[in-house]
Amino acid sequence: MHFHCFFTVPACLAEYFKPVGKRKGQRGIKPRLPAGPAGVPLFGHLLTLKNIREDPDCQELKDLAKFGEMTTLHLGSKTWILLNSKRVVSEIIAKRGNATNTRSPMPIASGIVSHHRRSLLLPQEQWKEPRRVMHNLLNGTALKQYGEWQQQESAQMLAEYLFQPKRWYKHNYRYANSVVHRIALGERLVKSTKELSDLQDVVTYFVGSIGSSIIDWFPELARLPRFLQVWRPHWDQLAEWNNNVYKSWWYPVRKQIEDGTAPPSFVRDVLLHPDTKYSGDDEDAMYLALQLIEAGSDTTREALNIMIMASLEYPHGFKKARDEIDRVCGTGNDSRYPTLDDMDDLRYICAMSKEVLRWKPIFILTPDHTSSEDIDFEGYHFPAGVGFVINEVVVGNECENPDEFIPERWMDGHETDITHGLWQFGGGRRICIGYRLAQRSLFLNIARLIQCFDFQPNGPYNPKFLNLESTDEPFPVKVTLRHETYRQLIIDEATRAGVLEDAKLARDIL
Ligand code: HEM
Repeated sequence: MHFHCFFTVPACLAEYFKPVGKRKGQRGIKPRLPAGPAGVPLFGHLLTLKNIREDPDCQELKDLAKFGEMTTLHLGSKTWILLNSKRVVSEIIAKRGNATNTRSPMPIASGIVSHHRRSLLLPQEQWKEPRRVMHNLLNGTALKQYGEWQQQESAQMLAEYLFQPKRWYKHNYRYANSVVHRIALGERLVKSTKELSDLQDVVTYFVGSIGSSIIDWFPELARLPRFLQVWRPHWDQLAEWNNNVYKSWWYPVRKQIEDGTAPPSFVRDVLLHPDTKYSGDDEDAMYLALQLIEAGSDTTREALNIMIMASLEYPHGFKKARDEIDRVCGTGNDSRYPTLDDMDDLRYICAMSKEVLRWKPIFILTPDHTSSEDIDFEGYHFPAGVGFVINEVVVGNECENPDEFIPERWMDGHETDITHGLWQFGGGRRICIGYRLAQRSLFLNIARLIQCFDFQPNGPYNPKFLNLESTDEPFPVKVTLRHETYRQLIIDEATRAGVLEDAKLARDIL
């Protein structure tokens, strides 16, 4: 009897947790998947992906691409298909986007930690409504309004660089956070250090929760009776703290809207506006608004840091960019700031923004684009439930001399379209909702920083270690004013934008 159990229990477990890619699809057809490495029983390739974030060369992800344009990984009871070339990304994520836009269940990161309310991780049915509402962030009229705010915040950032050049990385963070804070909630950033660092911690813990719990790889375990879910108290506690931080940001905004004293914002004019007919409740609205701030601040800050690293490493590209700006915006006493209206004329700067994201991708893998129906593609049969994931490092390296920072590679007539040929914002129906805002922030700040400042190393550093997650100085940089004439330009622009005094305050954020 015991001998019998010894074999049947593991066999039953293996059958119960069989990865979705090994099961028959909706039409009863057996799966036919691309090749992949050998995995271990039950856990599959979970260990293969365990340490990928620690390796700055992302060697594991590069090795996985040796299986071809697609690589199959079984991860617990999930199956991922890594997409290793632009061609298959375009075929699967963009062209078949109707069938590949749901997400796999994540009882911890999406369920407990996010109260099933962060749209980023929601399955298709629950995601449609928040996405509909967020769509406004991509439309032309809204972008025009937001563009004015971006230009004002950028004028403050440049003045902060002037007054406190040693704190360059903090200015990047203040800019990124303030812009998206204002767009979402309406006010320029007036939060205390504590409030900001709490929100930063929320992002860190949320991002850290993605994929870190074994339950998210075996989501069936979340069906166990609650008293057997021994992992719950830990995550519940984190979720409650997250929820309280959110409320401390949300309640004052909601009150202002109720009182009729709120300034224009996404929350006032779209999310809670009666015309929008948003069907979510107050808690849904809070997660939607705060998620925007989370998603928009760190990413933009990190991209600006990468651009500074590129300027240390590739002075030639920096010089070329400055020549372009000088040609369009003049030099010295006759110069003016580049504005968003200059995008068409400052194509090298646009190309630089794309190269920043390709050269050192912020996301090495995108969230899974899970199929809601069986998919037949080039002889393969993918059953519904399989997740397609962009192998960003490998896809971004599909070019000559991929380790080099070469903005020229994007000078192809599509410079002003940041998603053309670049998959850092994901793609298909789930594409980053803030990509146009991000593009504009990168354009403005890259152009103005290059116009006004020089960047040199201020000590030894390793270009492979960007320390993106650090809120201290990530690598040593000496920022100097290009020429005294630019001091006046920066002060004049900050004065005109009404932010000179704020810039002098240089409040300590984080
Ligand atoms: C360099 C900057 C940025 C990068 C690289 C980036 C990248 C991404 C990626 C890869 C995704 C997932 C897409 C997918 O699944 O295919 C995403 C989603 C998202 N991003 Fe961004 N992002 C950036 C800036 C921003 C900004 C500025 C905002 C907000 C203003 C924002 C808001 C969001 C939101 C709300 C989602 C979830 C969208 C949904 O649920 O449909 N992002 N982003």
